[in-house]
Amino acid sequence: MSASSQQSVIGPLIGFVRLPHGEGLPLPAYESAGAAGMDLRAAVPEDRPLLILPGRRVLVPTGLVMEIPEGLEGQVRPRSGLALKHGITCLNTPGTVDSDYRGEVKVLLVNLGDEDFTVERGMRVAQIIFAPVVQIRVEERSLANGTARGAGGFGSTGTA
Ligand SMILES: O=c1ccn([C@H]2C[C@H](O)[C@@H](COP(=O)(O)OP(=O)(O)OP(=O)(O)O)O2)c(=O)[nH]1
Ligand SMILES: [Mg+2]
Repeated sequence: MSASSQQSVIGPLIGFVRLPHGEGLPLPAYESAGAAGMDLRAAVPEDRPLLILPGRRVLVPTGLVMEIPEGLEGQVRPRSGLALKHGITCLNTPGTVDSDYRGEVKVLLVNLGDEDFTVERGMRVAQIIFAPVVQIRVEERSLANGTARGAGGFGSTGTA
Protein backbone atom coordinates (compact mmCIF):
# COMPACT_ATOMS: atom_id res chain seq x y z
CA MET A 1 0.00 0.00 0.00
CA SER A 2 1.49 3.36 -0.96
CA ALA A 3 1.87 6.20 1.52
CA SER A 4 -0.80 8.13 -0.34
CA SER A 5 -3.48 5.45 -0.07
CA GLN A 6 -3.53 4.45 3.56
CA GLN A 7 -6.74 2.67 4.45
CA SER A 8 -7.93 1.87 7.93
CA VAL A 9 -8.92 -1.74 8.31
CA ILE A 10 -10.68 -1.37 11.63
CA GLY A 11 -12.51 1.97 11.43
CA PRO A 12 -16.14 2.47 10.50
CA LEU A 13 -16.97 2.09 6.82
CA ILE A 14 -18.20 5.23 5.08
CA GLY A 15 -19.67 5.16 1.57
CA PHE A 16 -18.41 7.87 -0.80
CA VAL A 17 -20.46 8.60 -3.93
CA ARG A 18 -18.57 10.34 -6.69
CA LEU A 19 -20.62 12.93 -8.55
CA PRO A 20 -20.10 13.38 -12.30
CA HIS A 21 -17.89 16.44 -11.84
CA GLY A 22 -15.74 14.46 -9.39
CA GLU A 23 -14.95 11.71 -11.91
CA GLY A 24 -11.23 11.20 -12.36
CA LEU A 25 -10.23 12.68 -9.01
CA PRO A 26 -8.70 10.37 -6.40
CA LEU A 27 -10.97 9.49 -3.48
CA PRO A 28 -9.90 10.99 -0.13
CA ALA A 29 -7.33 8.85 1.65
CA TYR A 30 -5.17 9.03 4.76
CA GLU A 31 -1.83 10.38 3.56
CA SER A 32 0.16 8.77 6.37
CA ALA A 33 -0.31 5.89 8.76
CA GLY A 34 -1.37 8.12 11.65
CA ALA A 35 -3.20 10.84 9.75
CA ALA A 36 -6.35 12.12 11.44
CA GLY A 37 -7.79 13.73 8.35
CA MET A 38 -8.36 12.90 4.71
CA ASP A 39 -7.69 15.69 2.26
CA LEU A 40 -10.58 16.99 0.19
CA ARG A 41 -9.92 17.93 -3.43
CA ALA A 42 -11.50 20.69 -5.45
CA ALA A 43 -13.85 19.32 -8.11
CA VAL A 44 -13.79 22.50 -10.17
CA PRO A 45 -13.62 22.28 -13.97
CA GLU A 46 -10.12 21.91 -15.41
CA ASP A 47 -10.65 24.93 -17.62
CA ARG A 48 -12.42 27.05 -14.98
CA PRO A 49 -10.30 27.35 -11.85
CA LEU A 50 -11.77 29.35 -8.98
CA LEU A 51 -10.18 32.67 -8.17
CA ILE A 52 -10.39 33.85 -4.55
CA LEU A 53 -9.60 37.52 -4.20
CA PRO A 54 -8.17 38.77 -0.90
CA GLY A 55 -10.93 39.07 1.69
CA ARG A 56 -13.41 37.04 -0.40
CA ARG A 57 -14.91 33.60 0.12
CA VAL A 58 -15.92 30.80 -2.26
CA LEU A 59 -17.75 27.51 -1.89
CA VAL A 60 -15.57 24.78 -3.37
CA PRO A 61 -17.25 21.56 -4.58
CA THR A 62 -15.61 18.25 -3.72
CA GLY A 63 -17.66 16.11 -6.10
CA LEU A 64 -18.48 13.76 -3.22
CA VAL A 65 -21.57 12.68 -1.30
CA MET A 66 -20.81 10.83 1.92
CA GLU A 67 -22.93 8.26 3.74
CA ILE A 68 -21.79 9.01 7.28
CA PRO A 69 -23.23 6.49 9.73
CA GLU A 70 -25.35 7.68 12.65
CA GLY A 71 -23.13 8.48 15.63
CA LEU A 72 -20.38 10.08 13.53
CA GLU A 73 -19.93 13.51 11.99
CA GLY A 74 -17.53 14.91 9.44
CA GLN A 75 -15.47 17.95 10.41
CA VAL A 76 -14.18 20.01 7.50
CA ARG A 77 -11.00 21.72 8.62
CA PRO A 78 -8.33 23.88 7.01
CA ARG A 79 -4.93 22.64 5.85
CA SER A 80 -2.14 24.34 7.74
CA GLY A 81 0.10 24.66 4.68
CA LEU A 82 -2.46 26.68 2.75
CA ALA A 83 -3.09 28.84 5.81
CA LEU A 84 0.61 29.50 6.40
CA LYS A 85 1.66 30.06 2.79
CA HIS A 86 -1.41 31.80 1.40
CA GLY A 87 -3.76 32.81 4.22
CA ILE A 88 -6.35 30.36 2.86
CA THR A 89 -8.58 28.81 5.51
CA CYS A 90 -12.10 27.51 6.03
CA LEU A 91 -14.41 30.33 7.03
CA ASN A 92 -16.76 28.14 9.09
CA THR A 93 -14.12 25.95 10.61
CA PRO A 94 -14.72 23.29 11.63
CA GLY A 95 -17.48 22.76 9.08
CA THR A 96 -19.98 20.18 10.23
CA VAL A 97 -21.17 17.40 7.94
CA ASP A 98 -24.21 15.78 9.54
CA SER A 99 -24.68 12.02 9.30
CA ASP A 100 -28.01 12.48 7.52
CA TYR A 101 -26.64 14.93 4.91
CA ARG A 102 -26.75 13.50 1.41
CA GLY A 103 -25.79 16.58 -0.56
CA GLU A 104 -22.36 17.29 -1.95
CA VAL A 105 -19.72 18.02 0.66
CA LYS A 106 -18.39 21.52 0.01
CA VAL A 107 -15.58 23.59 1.45
CA LEU A 108 -16.10 27.24 2.31
CA LEU A 109 -12.72 28.82 1.73
CA VAL A 110 -11.77 32.38 2.60
CA ASN A 111 -8.70 34.24 1.47
CA LEU A 112 -7.20 36.06 4.45
CA GLY A 113 -3.97 36.67 2.54
CA ASP A 114 -3.16 39.74 0.51
CA GLU A 115 -2.82 38.04 -2.89
CA ASP A 116 -5.26 36.37 -5.27
CA PHE A 117 -5.45 32.60 -4.82
CA THR A 118 -6.41 30.17 -7.57
CA VAL A 119 -8.11 26.87 -6.79
CA GLU A 120 -7.26 24.38 -9.54
CA ARG A 121 -9.03 21.09 -10.20
CA GLY A 122 -7.75 18.36 -7.88
CA MET A 123 -6.12 20.78 -5.45
CA ARG A 124 -6.31 19.57 -1.84
CA VAL A 125 -8.17 22.47 -0.26
CA ALA A 126 -9.16 21.13 3.18
CA GLN A 127 -9.34 17.95 5.20
CA ILE A 128 -12.16 15.99 6.75
CA ILE A 129 -11.99 14.32 10.12
CA PHE A 130 -14.63 11.81 11.16
CA ALA A 131 -15.47 11.90 14.83
CA PRO A 132 -18.04 10.44 17.19
CA VAL A 133 -20.96 12.60 18.29
CA VAL A 134 -23.61 12.06 20.91
CA GLN A 135 -27.09 13.44 20.74
CA ILE A 136 -28.17 14.48 24.21
CA ARG A 137 -31.62 14.76 25.72
CA VAL A 138 -32.72 18.11 27.10
CA GLU A 139 -34.38 18.45 30.47
CA GLU A 140 -35.31 21.95 31.58
CA ARG A 141 -34.53 22.67 35.25
CA SER A 142 -35.10 25.70 37.48
CA LEU A 143 -31.63 25.70 39.05
CA ALA A 144 -28.24 24.27 38.01
CA ASN A 145 -26.57 21.99 40.57
CA GLY A 146 -23.66 23.46 42.59
CA THR A 147 -19.94 22.96 41.82
CA ALA A 148 -16.66 24.27 43.28
CA ARG A 149 -16.13 26.51 40.23
CA GLY A 150 -19.62 27.83 40.22
CA ALA A 151 -20.06 30.66 37.72
CA GLY A 152 -16.33 31.56 37.54
CA GLY A 153 -14.92 31.55 34.04
CA PHE A 154 -13.08 33.63 31.46
CA GLY A 155 -9.84 33.76 33.43
CA SER A 156 -11.29 33.32 36.92
CA THR A 157 -8.58 30.77 37.86
CA GLY A 158 -5.68 33.23 37.43
CA THR A 159 -3.77 35.17 34.83
CA ALA A 160 -0.69 33.00 34.12
O1 LIG B 1 -18.16 22.93 5.63
C1 LIG B 1 -19.26 22.42 5.43
C2 LIG B 1 -20.34 22.59 6.31
C3 LIG B 1 -21.55 22.03 6.00
N1 LIG B 1 -21.72 21.29 4.88
C4 LIG B 1 -22.98 20.63 4.59
C5 LIG B 1 -23.13 19.35 5.39
C6 LIG B 1 -23.99 19.75 6.55
O2 LIG B 1 -24.69 18.63 7.04
C7 LIG B 1 -24.87 20.81 5.93
C8 LIG B 1 -25.42 21.80 6.90
O3 LIG B 1 -24.36 22.42 7.57
P1 LIG B 1 -24.63 23.35 8.83
O4 LIG B 1 -25.59 22.70 9.76
O5 LIG B 1 -23.31 23.78 9.36
O6 LIG B 1 -25.28 24.64 8.12
P2 LIG B 1 -26.64 25.39 8.40
O7 LIG B 1 -26.42 26.78 8.00
O8 LIG B 1 -27.14 25.12 9.81
O9 LIG B 1 -27.58 24.69 7.32
P3 LIG B 1 -28.82 23.71 7.57
O10 LIG B 1 -29.94 24.60 7.96
O11 LIG B 1 -29.01 23.03 6.24
O12 LIG B 1 -28.45 22.74 8.66
O13 LIG B 1 -24.05 21.48 4.97
C9 LIG B 1 -20.64 21.08 4.01
O14 LIG B 1 -20.76 20.40 3.00
N2 LIG B 1 -19.47 21.66 4.31
MG1 LIG C 1 -27.52 23.13 10.54
